[in-house]
Amino acid sequence: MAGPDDFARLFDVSRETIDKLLTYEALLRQWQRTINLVAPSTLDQVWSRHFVDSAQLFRFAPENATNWLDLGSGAGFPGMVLAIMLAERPDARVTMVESDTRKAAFLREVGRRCSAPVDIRAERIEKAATQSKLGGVDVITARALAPLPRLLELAAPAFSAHTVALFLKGREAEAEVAAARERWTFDATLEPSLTDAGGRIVAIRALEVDREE
Ligand SMILES: C[S@@+](CC[C@H](N)C(=O)[O-])C[C@H]1O[C@@H](n2cnc3c(N)ncnc32)[C@H](O)[C@@H]1O
Repeated sequence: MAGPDDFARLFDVSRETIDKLLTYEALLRQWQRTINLVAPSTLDQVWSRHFVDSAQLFRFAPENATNWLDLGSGAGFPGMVLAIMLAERPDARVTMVESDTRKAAFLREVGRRCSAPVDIRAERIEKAATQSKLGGVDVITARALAPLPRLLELAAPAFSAHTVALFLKGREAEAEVAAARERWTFDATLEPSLTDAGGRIVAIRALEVDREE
């Protein structure tokens, strides 16, 4: 089971980053008593199931990516972990869209206590997208939000020619990619997950809509 030392070794992060993640873990445990932030069964594996799982996306993002967008952030996975890792980079920012106002309040508190470069939007992704507030980001991330065809629908307004979307997916990743190709054209790569034997990280680039539904 991974812990802070394994995390530091795997991702080569500073002591300060580990301290922030420890603060995040403590807040998660504290708020979980009143809000259902994560599945209770995952609470004794926060570092592997949530922190390492989120942080592994970092390897697939362009080095100079500054403008990040995390959709359906929940308790902050993967967006908040990535923001804490990005905190030492000048100009980096993670916009997190989460419609549940109590979860959004939790994210604001973690952002404040961990000095994470985050903008928390407590609204529906569809609304943020129609108001064109999400355009032109470098990296889009999401975990456990929707099957890939729906995920692409939600992410499409934020895509530009250089955007890469990094989605944490389970065993059905290949089938989801095939289903998404019925409507969308894109480049996709599938990488093995560090934390889930059957899981895949799906990276999507050059997204174009093929057919309206
Ligand atoms: C299953 S949870 C996953 C949370 C987190 N990404 C994780 O993996 O731990 C999905 C989250 O997306 C949020 N959500 C679902 N649909 C949304 C929408 N259309 N706009 C904004 N948030 C949404 C829900 O409130 C919920 O917190």
